[in-house]
Parts: sequence; C-alpha cells; structure tokens
Amino acid sequence: MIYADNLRKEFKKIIKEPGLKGSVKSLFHPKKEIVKAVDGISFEVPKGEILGFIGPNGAGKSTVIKMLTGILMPTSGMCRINGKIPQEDRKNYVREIGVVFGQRTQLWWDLALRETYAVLKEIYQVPDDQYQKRMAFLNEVLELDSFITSPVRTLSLGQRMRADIAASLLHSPKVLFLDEPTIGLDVVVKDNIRNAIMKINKEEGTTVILTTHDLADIELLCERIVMIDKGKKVFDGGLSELKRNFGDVRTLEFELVNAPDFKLLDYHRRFHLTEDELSAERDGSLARVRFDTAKVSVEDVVSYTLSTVHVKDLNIKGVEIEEIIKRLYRREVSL
Ligand SMILES: Nc1ncnc2c1ncn2[C@@H]1O[C@H](COP(=O)(O)OP(=O)(O)OP(=O)(O)O)[C@@H](O)[C@H]1O
Repeated sequence: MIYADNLRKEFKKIIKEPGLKGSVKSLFHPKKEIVKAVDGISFEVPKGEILGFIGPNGAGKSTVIKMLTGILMPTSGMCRINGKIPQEDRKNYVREIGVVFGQRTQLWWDLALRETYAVLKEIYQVPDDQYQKRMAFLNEVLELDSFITSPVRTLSLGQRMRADIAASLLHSPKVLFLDEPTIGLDVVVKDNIRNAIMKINKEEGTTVILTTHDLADIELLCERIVMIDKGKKVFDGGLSELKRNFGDVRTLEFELVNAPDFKLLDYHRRFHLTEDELSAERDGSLARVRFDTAKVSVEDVVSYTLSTVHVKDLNIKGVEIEEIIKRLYRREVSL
C-alpha cells in the first residue's frame, strides 16, 4: 500500500557569519551547507495498518510525510502509495489521501463547518448520496453535531481537531496522514480522538500514518512503529519486538516504611552491576529499581530489598514502551 524506497531529502542552508559584516557577506557570497534531513529511509505499510512514525525533534519526520504526500520532491529515492507516485500525478493523488496537521487547520476560519464541508464536497466531487452517507458516518464517529453550524474560529481546539479529521476524510481516502492529532488537547478529548481514529481504521480499513510525540497515542493505536533519528531509520517493528529488543527489563517499585533507609540499599555492590544494568531512585518514600533480568533475577532483587529495609508495599512492573522510547530519544540506550 505505502512503499518508501531509499528516500533522501537534502536542503541547502545558508550559513550566516556573525555580525553585520557577516550578514552583508552572506548576502553577496552566501556560504551554503547541505542538510541531510532524510538520509536513505525505506519502509512499507500494508493496507489497513496504523503505523506510528516517531522520532525526536528534527529527526526528519515532517520531511518524510511531505514527500509521501507529494508536497516535497525527494532528492533521490522514491515512494509509491496505492500504486501512485505522489509527485507525478498530484491532482489525482490527493483524492486518495487525507492529511491532518495538528498544529494548523485546513478549514476556512470564517465559514460555518457545514458550509466548509459543502465546499470540500464540490472540490472532491463527492456525489450527493455518498456525501449524505459520509457525513452521517463522520458525525457518528467524531460527534460533530453540536458545533456543525458554528464558524470554525469559534471552535475549541478539540472540536477543531475533530472537524479537521472529518474534513480530511470526506472524500473517503484510503490513506490518512495524521501529524500530531492530539497535540494540546486534554486527556478526555485525546481519548475521543484516539477512539475515532481506531473506529475509522477498523470500520473502513483506512491505512493511517501517525506522527506523534505523545507516546500514549502509539501504545493505544499502533501495532507497529518506524522510528527515525537524524534522517535514518533506527527501528522498524512491533511494540512487542521493541520490548524484546530491550532484554527483559523490570521495575521493582516499593514503599519504604522509613524513607532514609533507602541509602542502606547498594544493589550495584551487592550484585556487581553497572548503572546501565540497574538503576535505583527514590522519590519520598517511594523507591524504584529498574534492572535487566539477564544480569540479576527478580527473586534476588526482591529478597535483598526485603532483607535490608522495611517495606510497606511492593510491586513489579514489566518494561513500558514509553520508558524505552524516552531512553532511546535521550540516547541513553541504542537498539
Ligand atoms: N525547508 C528546509 N530548509 C532547510 N532545512 C530544513 C527544511 N525543512 C527541514 N529542515 C531541516 O531538516 C531536519 C529535519 O526536519 P523535520 O522538520 O523533518 O524534522 P521532524 O522530525 O519533523 O521534527 P519535529 O518533531 O521537531 O517536527 C531538521 O534539521 C530541519 O532543520
């Protein structure tokens, strides 16, 4: 369905030398530097999948999305979506995709939402009967009813996001690109948006590429992620695979009867471990010990803890995706 092969995008950036003299010099003799925003990325997305496309700031995500949606021309490499090369036949291609950029709206600010949809119906030449059915479906999934007659500028951020998603789906695209669809929304609204995305994907088999910094979006919606960093792909696989790749990391959480007793625990010395293999921290009376079970067993960590300090409550957790990804972004670990 979506096929990206060795995509590259280079930008020329003018380097300005410091001071006024530098500004004048770069005006007449600009010094240019090549930025490799996307540096040979390949991946495929089968029909009906929700792919999480993630990476730290500046990794090259938006540039990839812009090439996939036909806004930017790759420097080299190619992409094909539904058998079409986006840059070759943009007019027809845009009928097959829906795009939502969370940070800006594609709706007309002063038009009531209903009128906006009527305009989009004409642009995409959606037949009347299909349009009625479509609006009924989008209304049900995204609950547009209460604000469909309001001008876009009066909508709350959550309403606007629902309205934007509906607008991008009006022409029943097979592929939906969502760039930060939950940014700035409160928890309840985030949940509504996630449920709607899930429903659209399930009921219509829409393929979704989701870019987000909110890792809960990923955990709740995506079976697979492609992670990029500095223009290169660093991970492509399922969430469970990501967990496996990390060995079996566990976290022992416990509540101390007497918080200062924490200093009595010296896991590193007791088990001859490095900071990478085990980390221990305390926040008030709550302590957290994260360790690799390939290096030390759960039983040993628990029994050493219980025999050294008084514990009120204890809980063992498996590794959380959010934690793995945060550590990957901070480059504390690599895959
Ligand atoms: N038009 C441009 N001209 C020059 N450099 C650019 C241009 N667009 C992007 N870049 C550079 O390319 C790199 C990748 O940018 P991109 O916006 O694709 O990253 P991103 O992963 O989407 O980041 P974020 O999560 O912050 O949105 C960055 O170093 C950025 O400065």
